[in-house]
Amino acid sequence: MPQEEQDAKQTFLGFDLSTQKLKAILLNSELNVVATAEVKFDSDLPEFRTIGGANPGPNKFEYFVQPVMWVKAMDIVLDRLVMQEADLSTVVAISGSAQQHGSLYWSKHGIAALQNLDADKFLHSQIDDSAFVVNRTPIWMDASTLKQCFEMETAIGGHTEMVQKTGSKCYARFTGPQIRKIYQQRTHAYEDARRISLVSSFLASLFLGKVASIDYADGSGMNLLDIRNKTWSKTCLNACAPDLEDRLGEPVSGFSILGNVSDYFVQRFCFPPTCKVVACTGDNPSALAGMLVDKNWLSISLGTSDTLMMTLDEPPNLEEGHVLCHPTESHEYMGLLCFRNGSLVREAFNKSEADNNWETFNELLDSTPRGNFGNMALHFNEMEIIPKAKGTLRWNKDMNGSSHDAAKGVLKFSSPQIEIRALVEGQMLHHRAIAEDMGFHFGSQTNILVTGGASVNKSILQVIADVFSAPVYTQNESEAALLGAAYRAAYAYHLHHNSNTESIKSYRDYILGQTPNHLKLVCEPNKDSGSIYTPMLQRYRDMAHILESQLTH
Ligand SMILES: Nc1ncnc2c1ncn2[C@@H]1O[C@H](COP(=O)(O)OP(=O)(O)O)[C@@H](O)[C@H]1O
Ligand SMILES: O=C(CO)[C@@H](O)[C@H](O)COP(=O)(O)O
Repeated sequence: MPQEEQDAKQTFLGFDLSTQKLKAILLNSELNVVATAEVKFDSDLPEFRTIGGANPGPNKFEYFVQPVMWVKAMDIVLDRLVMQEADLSTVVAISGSAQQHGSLYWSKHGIAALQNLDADKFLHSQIDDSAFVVNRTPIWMDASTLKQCFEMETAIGGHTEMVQKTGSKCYARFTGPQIRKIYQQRTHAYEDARRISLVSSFLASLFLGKVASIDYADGSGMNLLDIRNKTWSKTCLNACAPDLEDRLGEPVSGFSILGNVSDYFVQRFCFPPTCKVVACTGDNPSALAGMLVDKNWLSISLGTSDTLMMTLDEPPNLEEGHVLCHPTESHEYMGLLCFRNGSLVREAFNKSEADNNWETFNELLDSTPRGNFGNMALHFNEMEIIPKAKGTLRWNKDMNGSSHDAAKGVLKFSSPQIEIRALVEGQMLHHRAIAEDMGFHFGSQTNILVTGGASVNKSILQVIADVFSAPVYTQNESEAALLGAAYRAAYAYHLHHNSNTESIKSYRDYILGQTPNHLKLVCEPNKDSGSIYTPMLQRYRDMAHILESQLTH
């Protein structure tokens, strides 16, 4: 077959192993969607009893997932692709995206099982509980490692040093403090762990048939990687746990081709033996890669967590928030703010105020004026990340920071529509205030691109446009992290197959060359939005300060 015909048949496979689901997308050589399939953990794998994809742990602030659930989800999602008659024999490159910070601890048996998979059996019958020495994998929702955060920062000279080295002070969900907790509380398990993966490198390992390397961008979420040198910081490793570097392996670029897909996938799913496995990365870096926007854009992902992302020329030393190695531009960085109380809180209000119907939710939201007659609310149902605060506070129009009843607030607003607008405006004011406090500037040039499950909701997007006073766009595919995985597979393949450097384009030029009209303007700010929401920012700050001060450890 002529080369051009062969190239035209090439496809690229991307995965997104996020908090609530595993999703797959198959793109053709023009980067158009050929097939998608997904597995929702709560409903498709009820035997693991997850809520929103996670299990609450036995101790305060603990959250985990049983890694076998993710393995089983991979069996199902691949079968669902095959059931759609997706031709996996055309796949020339695979990559993935995954929830950040979670850590998996491979046993000697698990590594051997990876290397000797039997194509007649399901993955989950071979990569089972015995493959991991820790069967309750801590995930990003876990906030139980404040002690380990303090110990690591102290050991390397304080949190300023940690920020300068790793792009972030120690956060409870970050992988370094989580590994330290396993080392301290389950020392034998740590000693038996031959390798440690992030969720993203675990995803790559399944296809590679051996433990895959961690990429620079997701590795930036560990408090272990020196983000300027793109190597593990020896002082941070030593502050975390002994003999850690061998367990992590060398970090790699996000476009690294880790090897060919293992024989298991050739035999069981007809992947070509030359199908390349490209380094996987965190869902937020992958989302940034999937959104293809430049420095004038603020990217927002409305998933289980709400995250704000932007491209940065230099790594600022952020007091709060995170700087990661950029997923596609080797000399740039990525700013990231993560808000824990995102979609699950909106879901809870959809159930309690709108009969679990998003159309009803939107009618109620749209029926109240911007500013909500002065009613505001913060709902930190779970421990929020920035600020570190938990609880609910509702203020009516007469309340402010100096009111005698400021800390108590009101118990409930008078109607579902007031409740829903107070929730959404409060969330977006929180996002804007923290972003501005972290030095993220929004000017007349700022555009906002929103992705994630809730990005299909135009009423919520309108609140974002008004609170940020900026036009809001979306993409045709609402899941940029998933797209970013397939795009990165395609570009890594382009790099690999174009040794002639003259023909190599930049990542954005290569992808945009094939997907030119990927942005859609959804809503613009109302003219009075600045005059309404800028004064509300101070009321938000006063409310957040009250919840923060009420926190009892
Ligand atoms: N129409 C909608 N309006 C608001 N939120 C929505 C809507 N549809 C789905 N969602 C939210 O999207 C969330 C899932 O987003 P997703 O990005 O898939 O999560 P994750 O990537 O964290 O697994 C769900 O928790 C759900 O509440
Ligand atoms: O902790 C973070 C980022 O630092 C979260 O964003 C996780 O990466 C989970 O992502 P979603 O499942 O919410 O997309």
